[in-house]
Amino acid sequence: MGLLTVSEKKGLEFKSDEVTSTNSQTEENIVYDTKDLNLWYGKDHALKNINLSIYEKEVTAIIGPSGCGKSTYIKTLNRMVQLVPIVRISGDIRYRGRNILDKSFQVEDLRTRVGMVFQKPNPFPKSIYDNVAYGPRIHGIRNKKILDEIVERSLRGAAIWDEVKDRLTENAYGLSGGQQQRLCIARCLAIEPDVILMDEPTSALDPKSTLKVEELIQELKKDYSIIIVTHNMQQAARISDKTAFFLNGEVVEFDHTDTIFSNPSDKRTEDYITGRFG
Ligand SMILES: Nc1ncnc2c1ncn2[C@@H]1O[C@H](COP(=O)(O)OP(=O)(O)OP(=O)(O)O)[C@@H](O)[C@H]1O
Repeated sequence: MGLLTVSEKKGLEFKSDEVTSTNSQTEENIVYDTKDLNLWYGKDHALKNINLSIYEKEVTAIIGPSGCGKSTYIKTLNRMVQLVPIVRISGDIRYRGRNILDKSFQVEDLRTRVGMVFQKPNPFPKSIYDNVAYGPRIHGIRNKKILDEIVERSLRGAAIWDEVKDRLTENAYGLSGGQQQRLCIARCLAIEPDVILMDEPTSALDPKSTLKVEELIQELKKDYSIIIVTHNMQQAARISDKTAFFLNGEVVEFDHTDTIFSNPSDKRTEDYITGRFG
């Protein structure tokens, strides 16, 4: 048992062969399907009739002005938003065909399949090694050799291995902000997720670290589905395949990123991307 990898430990709920590796857009490779989603914080109607199909192994950017519901939407995808007591939700969010809003859906299943990276890097006050090994250990992996392999693979996957390989036992707080963010991405990769949610992952980083994380996202989409909230329209244009433009809690337009930025169909999208508001 001690020799199982994280994906084996996750059990039979989601078998990897359910996940196709092609990029063709069929129902089978929709990773998240949101149907008629509405969300209220008390009386504040924050998400209005959201319908979005997100495909695997793509980068999907969520853009829009402050307060339009971007973070709220991304936090519905791992049910984090339900930690807010006044939240009320209606509609469906299907992850790999199963409605995650259904009471019978175990949130733990979701958290092992969907990782999240936040605006501000949030490493644990532990060593670099222990940050990455944390998730696998929770899954019961104790074998040192396997943990070493996972830690190295995850840090390599997050393009930070060469910078930290000789200081794995040092506290993660000693890393720069950009390095901490890539460490947090490595911590996500260690649980072998299917999807990575990113809520403005570069907004606290300098331009050089931002570029590194953007390059990393391009690499990661070969293996993962990535949904990223960004304020930075150039960033959305550079790194995403699809873009959803949110305004006042609604999705105004959702299309291929090239189309959104070169030939949007809605005047409000055009006004936003040309800087007329927001
Ligand atoms: N915990 C909360 N309690 C009450 N209202 C909230 C809460 N979080 C968000 N809201 C409200 O929901 C709406 C959408 O907020 P959200 O943070 O999702 O927008 P956003 O597009 O991510 O904004 P920003 O770009 O500024 O981060 C706003 O009116 C906000 O005030």
